[in-house]
Amino acid sequence: RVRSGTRCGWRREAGKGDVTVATGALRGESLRRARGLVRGGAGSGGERIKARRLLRAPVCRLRSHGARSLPGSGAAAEGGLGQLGVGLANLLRKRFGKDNVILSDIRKPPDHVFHSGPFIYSDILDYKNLREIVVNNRITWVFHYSALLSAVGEANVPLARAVNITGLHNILDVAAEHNLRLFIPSTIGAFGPTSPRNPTPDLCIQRPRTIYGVSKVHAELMGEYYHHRYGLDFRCLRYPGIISADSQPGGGTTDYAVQIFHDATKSGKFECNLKASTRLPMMYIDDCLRATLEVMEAPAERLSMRTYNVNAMSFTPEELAQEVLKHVPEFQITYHVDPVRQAIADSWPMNFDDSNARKDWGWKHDFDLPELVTTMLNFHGSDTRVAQAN
Ligand SMILES: NC(=O)c1ccc[n+]([C@@H]2O[C@H](COP(=O)([O-])OP(=O)(O)OC[C@H]3O[C@@H](n4cnc5c(N)ncnc54)[C@H](O)[C@@H]3O)[C@@H](O)[C@H]2O)c1
Ligand SMILES: C[C@@H](O)[C@H](N)C(=O)O
Repeated sequence: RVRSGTRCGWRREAGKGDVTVATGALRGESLRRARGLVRGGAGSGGERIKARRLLRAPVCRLRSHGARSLPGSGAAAEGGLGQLGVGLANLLRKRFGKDNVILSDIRKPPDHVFHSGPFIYSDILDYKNLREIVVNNRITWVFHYSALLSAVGEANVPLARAVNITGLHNILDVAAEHNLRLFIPSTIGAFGPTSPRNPTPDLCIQRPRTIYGVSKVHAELMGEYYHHRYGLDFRCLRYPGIISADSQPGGGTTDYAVQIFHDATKSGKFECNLKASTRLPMMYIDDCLRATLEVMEAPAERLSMRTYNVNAMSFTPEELAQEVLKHVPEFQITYHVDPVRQAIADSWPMNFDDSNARKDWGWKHDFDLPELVTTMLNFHGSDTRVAQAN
């Protein structure tokens, strides 16, 4: 008997011998048998699936040589053109093979991203399209990156609610229906002024005061609920502010810690929109992406929780500026505080307790403040020198 999934809730009801069309969710022999049954058993339906495949561009080829294979088929990073997604896709492609990882977003990709591996348009608010992508490409892992961040979220609450909450519901349902392993990033922003702030443990009061934070607490709780209720393989890390050299932040409270490096190398001056003493947890992007892959690859029995804090360092704008000064002696920082961002930062953790991640699946960061500053200035320094030479 062939049964196709409807929105979540069907999986527990399927009796023995039922076969679903979610072939990407099955493995090994069961996968081969199921595909045979779906195609044979469904008759012309199977032919329609084949025909649809032929009509679509082949966005996902399986198994490239020299790379490890994902169980089943491929991974998808959606919301992938932001600060973190392109770097994540690069890391996953190195590990699993270029064509086994699909990047998607609603924006047009720049040339170098478009030519670096499969890219498709996908709106997180279009549930049917998400399902089609998962089914047609036999997706087994999804990294759900689309979101409006803290500052832009406060500027457009209805859109943040739609993308961060309705979008989340869509991806949770598709993932549960098709038995996917689902990564959703949370954030230091999932805590609020009544949480312990120095340090902030994994389990404590979470009463954030931004739509971003509220949507992330909702994501943590819904993911954990789907894990208990439907067996969804949900994995979540609460990231600190992420600092990257070759990608721009998308409108968050921690963006100053990326912009300072551009400005220090271009003009030797930087105007900071947070107070000099505002302490926040931060992490270099390489550590963030490695943590993401490590928690996704961790055996389930090592995970005593499904949502973990991860941390690397914690600093204030003043401390960061002192470190920059060691490399750029003429550097000057001034302060012009943005009250919206300052209020958000004042409600967030100052230090993050990530001892559970370190104990359970061996999390360890590589970059502390001095290495971060050297790496960022080297990148921007060489960038500026190339621009000047040109
Ligand atoms: N960057 C950080 O410092 C940081 C820290 C903590 C958590 N996170 C989380 O990591 C994830 C990625 O963050 P980022 O910094 O890359 O974000 P970003 O704002 O840079 O990128 C988000 C992407 O989502 C896309 N998007 C928006 N609406 C969409 C829709 N309807 N459908 C599909 N895509 C849509 C945007 O086009 C954009 O490319 C987010 O969930 C964020 O909350 C980021
Ligand atoms: C911290 C994080 O979630 C994001 N960079 C923000 O500031 O909104």
